[in-house]
Amino acid sequence: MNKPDAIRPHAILRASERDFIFTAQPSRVVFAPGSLQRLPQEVEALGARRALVLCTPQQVALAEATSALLGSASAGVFSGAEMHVPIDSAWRARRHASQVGADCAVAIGGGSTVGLGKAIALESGLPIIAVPTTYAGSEMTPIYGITEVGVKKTGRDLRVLPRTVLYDPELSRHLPVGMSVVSGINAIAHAAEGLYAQDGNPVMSLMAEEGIRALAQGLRGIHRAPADMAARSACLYGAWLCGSVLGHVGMSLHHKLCHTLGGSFNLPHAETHTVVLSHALAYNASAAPQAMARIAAALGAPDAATGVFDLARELGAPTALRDIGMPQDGLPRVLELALSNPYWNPRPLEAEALKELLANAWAGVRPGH
Ligand SMILES: NC(=O)C1=CN([C@@H]2O[C@H](COP(=O)(O)OP(=O)(O)OC[C@H]3O[C@@H](n4cnc5c(N)ncnc54)[C@H](OP(=O)(O)O)[C@@H]3O)[C@@H](O)[C@H]2O)C=CC1
Ligand SMILES: O=C(O)/C=C\C(=O)CC(=O)O
Repeated sequence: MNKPDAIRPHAILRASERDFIFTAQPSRVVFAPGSLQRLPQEVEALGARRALVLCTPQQVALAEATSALLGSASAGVFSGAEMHVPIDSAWRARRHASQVGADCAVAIGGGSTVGLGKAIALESGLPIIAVPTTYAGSEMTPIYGITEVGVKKTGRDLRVLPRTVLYDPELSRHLPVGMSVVSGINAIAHAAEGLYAQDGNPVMSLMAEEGIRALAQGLRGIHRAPADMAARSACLYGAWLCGSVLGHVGMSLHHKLCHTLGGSFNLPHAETHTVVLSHALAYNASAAPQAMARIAAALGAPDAATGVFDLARELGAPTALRDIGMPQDGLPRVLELALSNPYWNPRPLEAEALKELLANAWAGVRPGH
């Protein structure tokens, strides 16, 4: 008689997943089309009385509408969010929040705006409500990034973790397809590195695989039909899962390279992730075969590294650093920075191999070719 398949954790779990400590982070998620309308109740639930609405200069209309929704609980709009959170933008925002007596901030926009909210919270402890309009996933992490004198520094601090996240797929309806694709691949990168993280665990791995699957399918749907709200919901769901993974477990070489490229060469964040990810996965493939198998399965591809490269190409995203503003003569500096203060990585960092990785990413070579 056939026995049902036994559960064999030692066969399916990699070493770090058989022996782990997991501390779940507190965050409240409201996920629904139209969930922005719940903002006044969510501000009240935090015990806040005056919420400052944060945005980029281009999203003022949405921020003003959000402020109007809050009525007397609004402390107005601060529209100085910028990519990579330059330190002076953080200073200005902190000063403004204090001047208007805000006891809460609502960050409505992409990862840049959420990042500004985090920079305020880092100093003041102000509770943040995040309303993401891209798929970057920052809203689920206690990670902040601030750029000062050409170097992006990141850190973890629970004070910056948004207390409440309103996921409203309607808000990303008009996010351009190109931006949707690259921010979705940014989120896929969180999950991919989570699958080989030193401090990974089985629950995060499940979320990572599901997140990659949801994003790969959702992004293909948006590419076919930008207003497909089921596809947009799938991407936001994937962003939630992948962001949660990044929030709970460590990042490795891929994120380090992207932070270096973004902070020191001001490259666009999500596009940089999109170009670098396939090369970072190729570099780590031999050291993390189980993770690669799970990434490939979630992408519906035979191989993780080429699967990511092909997904980007299929969806019309950039695949070469030279096409997104990276000067070739800056590559040695990237290598130097990446080696000087590295994140843990499953494969030891080898200067020659990393040089080749960067050269391939710069030229847009398909991994393995
Ligand atoms: N700490 C963390 O855990 C994480 C942090 N990040 C950080 O987030 C930033 C990247 O986030 P990302 O979201 O990609 O970048 P942005 O927030 O810069 O947004 C990217 C682009 O999308 C546009 N956009 C955003 N929302 C909409 C919308 N609803 N409709 C139309 N256009 C829209 C923005 O326009 P506009 O400029 O007009 O607003 C911008 O041009 C980086 O600084 C990165 O470091 C990313 C992931 C995780
Ligand atoms: O730069 C930050 O805010 C910190 C982390 C990230 O950006 C994660 C990422 O590289 O997407």
